[in-house]
Amino acid sequence: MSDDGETLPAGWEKRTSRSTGQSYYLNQFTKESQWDVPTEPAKAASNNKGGPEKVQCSHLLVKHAGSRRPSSWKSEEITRSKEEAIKMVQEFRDQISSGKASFAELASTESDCSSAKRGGDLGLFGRNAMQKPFEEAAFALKVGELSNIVETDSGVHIIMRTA
Ligand SMILES: O=C(CCc1ccccc1)N[C@H](Cc1nc2ccccc2[nH]1)C(=O)O
Repeated sequence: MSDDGETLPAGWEKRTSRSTGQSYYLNQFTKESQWDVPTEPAKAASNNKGGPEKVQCSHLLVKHAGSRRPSSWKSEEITRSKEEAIKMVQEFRDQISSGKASFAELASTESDCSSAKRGGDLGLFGRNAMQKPFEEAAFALKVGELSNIVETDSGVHIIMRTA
């Protein structure tokens, strides 16, 4: 049981981000943190079967009316359809692939995530930190590679692995 009555699975600790005030959750074994409320007991150090422990990625997110939080720094109420969001992200992806615009430039003006302020940079993260579809896509990328369109509960993303 943590201070505010929320019962967490064994091995997790609830923390508050000093920079954003957002709650996050710390695995007491691996010291890895994640935004999402854990639903399973914390795993001990993962026996890494190949692939990186952590990756650094930037992303461009376009939210839609069905997004988990249909609001962002760009728009107080986001009402576009998922189909419209997919069309927009595909156009942004084409502009980046053709060299017409840089990832950071487009993410900074077009992304519905607060990471837009950092050109879409999410920093370094390990497994179990992000929603699964995002994690799987991010860990499958080579450094410098641009993902296809990825859908999560937050909306529609493209991801660039930077480290
Ligand atoms: O959760 C956040 C903050 C993410 C972040 C991490 C590290 C540095 C800066 C931002 N923003 C959400 C939108 C969102 N949903 C996501 C799902 C996966 C990855 C990044 C995401 N961003 C929102 O704004 O609704």
